[in-house]
Amino acid sequence: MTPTQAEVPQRHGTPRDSDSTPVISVRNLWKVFGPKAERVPDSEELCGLTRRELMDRTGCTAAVRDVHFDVSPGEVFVVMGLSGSGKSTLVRCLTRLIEPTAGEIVFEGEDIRDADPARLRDLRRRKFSMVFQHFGLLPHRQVVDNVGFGLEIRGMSRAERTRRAQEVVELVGLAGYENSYPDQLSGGMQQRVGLARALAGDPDVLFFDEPFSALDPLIRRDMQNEVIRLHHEVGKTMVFITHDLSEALKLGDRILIMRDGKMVQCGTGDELVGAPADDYVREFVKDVPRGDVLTLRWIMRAPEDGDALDGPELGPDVVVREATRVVLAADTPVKVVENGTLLGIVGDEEILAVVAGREGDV
Ligand SMILES: Nc1ncnc2c1ncn2[C@@H]1O[C@H](COP(=O)(O)OP(=O)(O)OP(=O)(O)O)[C@@H](O)[C@H]1O
Repeated sequence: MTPTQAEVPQRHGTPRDSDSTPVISVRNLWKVFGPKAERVPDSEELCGLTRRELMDRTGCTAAVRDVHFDVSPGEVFVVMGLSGSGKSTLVRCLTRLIEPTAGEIVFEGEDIRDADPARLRDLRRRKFSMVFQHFGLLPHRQVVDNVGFGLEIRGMSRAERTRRAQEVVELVGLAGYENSYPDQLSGGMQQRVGLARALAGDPDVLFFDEPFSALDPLIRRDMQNEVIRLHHEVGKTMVFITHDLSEALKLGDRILIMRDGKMVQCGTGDELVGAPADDYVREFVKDVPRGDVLTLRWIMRAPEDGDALDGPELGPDVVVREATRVVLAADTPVKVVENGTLLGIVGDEEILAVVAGREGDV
């Protein structure tokens, strides 16, 4: 039996709707550290200097340079780059943990650069949550009280916050550990507490700053899966910093790649792998197993005279690896169809070219 479209998993699902109003909208964002930093974004000459030249001329470091992007509701937006590329500074600017030098950050329609200290406190308590690499747990508090800490600051009653803390403790798989102290837990479990604490206040956006870098690889993989599961369950908008491409590809609906404070490319994993913007991105993605990331959209071809068009149908966003069995089992090429329109076809040759890493030759 030939599988239908519904039987083949699509590229990992996202509640993101590209037509919806962004949750976060960033325009011309700059963060310059150093003396008289604000003159840098305004000066065409200074903007044109390399990082080294700018430092030599002005004593300033432009950690974030003219960055712009939108994050859609329910999207997992990953910021990726090598050490020093400006990821942490960028994400800290979004909540004004670091004051931006110039630009616009609109959160749910409000330019948060205009927020006064009281409004900022309110936003940080109710709308944003952060998960850091160093869990920042309070050592003398049990899990349930660590998780409920933010709710306590908000003035929630003990009974109510304990109930809510219990709920999220279960959500992150820590039931039974409510009364443990942080030092009784492994690193992975402590980070689960960090996750539960971030979720407890039901924020609109969760910010993750390299949360799993300190964990060993197996625990790290578990925690990545945990984030995917939680995202499916709670559907929160997430902004996630990492320097690890495989983590970015696994978690991100879209990935922003930064270099020296500038954005180099922003796109889905298959866009980065299928059409890297420059050699920097190409170098990042060169070892990615292409069949795991590229979708049929990237490898389909136009039908030619003589091609049979009675094969099975798949959507353009089906990942090559997931389509392989269907394509190789079919006697005629698979039709790539979207909303009833035939976009192209994919046969054994296109699939095998990806597997062999030479799809450009087809
Ligand atoms: N408070 C500061 N004062 C001066 N320069 C800073 C400050 N904070 C960051 N920088 C500089 O800004 C640049 C970007 O730093 P940032 O920490 O944002 O990068 P990153 O990509 O997050 O790196 P990492 O992965 O190592 O954390 C670096 O050159 C860093 O030295």
